[in-house]
Amino acid sequence: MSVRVGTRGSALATTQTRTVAQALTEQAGLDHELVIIRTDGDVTTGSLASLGGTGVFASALRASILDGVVDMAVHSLKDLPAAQPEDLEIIAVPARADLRDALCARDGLTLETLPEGARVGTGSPRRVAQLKALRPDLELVDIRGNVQTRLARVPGLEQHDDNAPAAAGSPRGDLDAVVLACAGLDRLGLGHVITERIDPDVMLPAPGQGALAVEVRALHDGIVGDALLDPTTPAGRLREGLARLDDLHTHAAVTAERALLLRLEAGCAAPIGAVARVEDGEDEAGAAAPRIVMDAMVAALDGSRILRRTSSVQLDAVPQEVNAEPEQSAEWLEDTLMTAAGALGVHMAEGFIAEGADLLPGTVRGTGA
Ligand SMILES: NCc1[nH]cc(CCC(=O)O)c1CC(=O)O
Repeated sequence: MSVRVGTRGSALATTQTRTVAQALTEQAGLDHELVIIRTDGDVTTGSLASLGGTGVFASALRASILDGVVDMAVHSLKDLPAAQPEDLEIIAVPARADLRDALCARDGLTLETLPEGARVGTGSPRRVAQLKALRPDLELVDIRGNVQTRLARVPGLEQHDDNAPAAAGSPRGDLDAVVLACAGLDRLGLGHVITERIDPDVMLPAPGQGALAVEVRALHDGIVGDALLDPTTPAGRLREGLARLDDLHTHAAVTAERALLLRLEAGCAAPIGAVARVEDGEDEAGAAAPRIVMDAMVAALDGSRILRRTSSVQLDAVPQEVNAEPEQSAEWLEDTLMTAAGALGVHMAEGFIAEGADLLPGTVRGTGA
């Protein structure tokens, strides 16, 4: 059997998808082929903010899974809406790449050395709000297009790649810098254009940034003998193979980040940042047990107010009766981590709401832009 893997057609999407598909072939011995799906996000030329940001990139890919055109899809996790559709399941979140935002400036400039009034391109309300708070003097310019098109706006950073040319008609060399995600640039082999990997204490990345989501059709709840669970069916073998690509700590971290977004009723274009991580901790009895820590921020669109919170949740150590069975123990840890991650996201969102986050202009409740 050959697994049909759906992907958007951009250079970034096909690179990401190829990496996951190759890992599936190497680690689970399943052959694969890529199927390119055109999405509204690729066709529309309006600004990201004007699209409302709720899953424009993901919906066509998702429809192709449900229509049986492909068996699985690979998404940039930060482009997925926080609410998970019932008929689809994120079965694996591979280990995260560099989650930081990237300043790509002319002449090696950084956020500190960009001259007064410099022109900086970004289409993201989250980046705009944080840049305005940090450097009110900058002139922020709304930009769109693929990575090559954005880099071509900065003198000296145009790339000559025939597979992913900059869009014709888009301005060139008219900006001092653009802000992108480190992960995307690194995956494309363009890490050298980054002049500053921005510390998350200075600019908090988007929920899910730097992580990929591997999505398949969901199990039908409660139906005994579901063919998707049967490891002798192709779909069952695929699920088993994909589960091996999951990185539990990344999966738990992005679960916390998405839960925050969902509880704030915000889309992926809202001025909200969140980064969670799993650390080694100790439970109340002093036994080793993981802890989930999350930094989050909610901004007014104009950067006039930025709310920031940090919270953590400490897990209990694996109970003795579970610990005896390695397989049970792993399952217990996974369930406990995911549940705690979701609860942490909701808890932090409620803290923001109590602090008045939903009163910030244009921040939450689906305004997106
Ligand atoms: N919104 C577009 C998008 N979706 C994922 C990435 C980069 C890769 C990632 O964060 O995983 C990007 C580009 C960017 O923000 O610069």
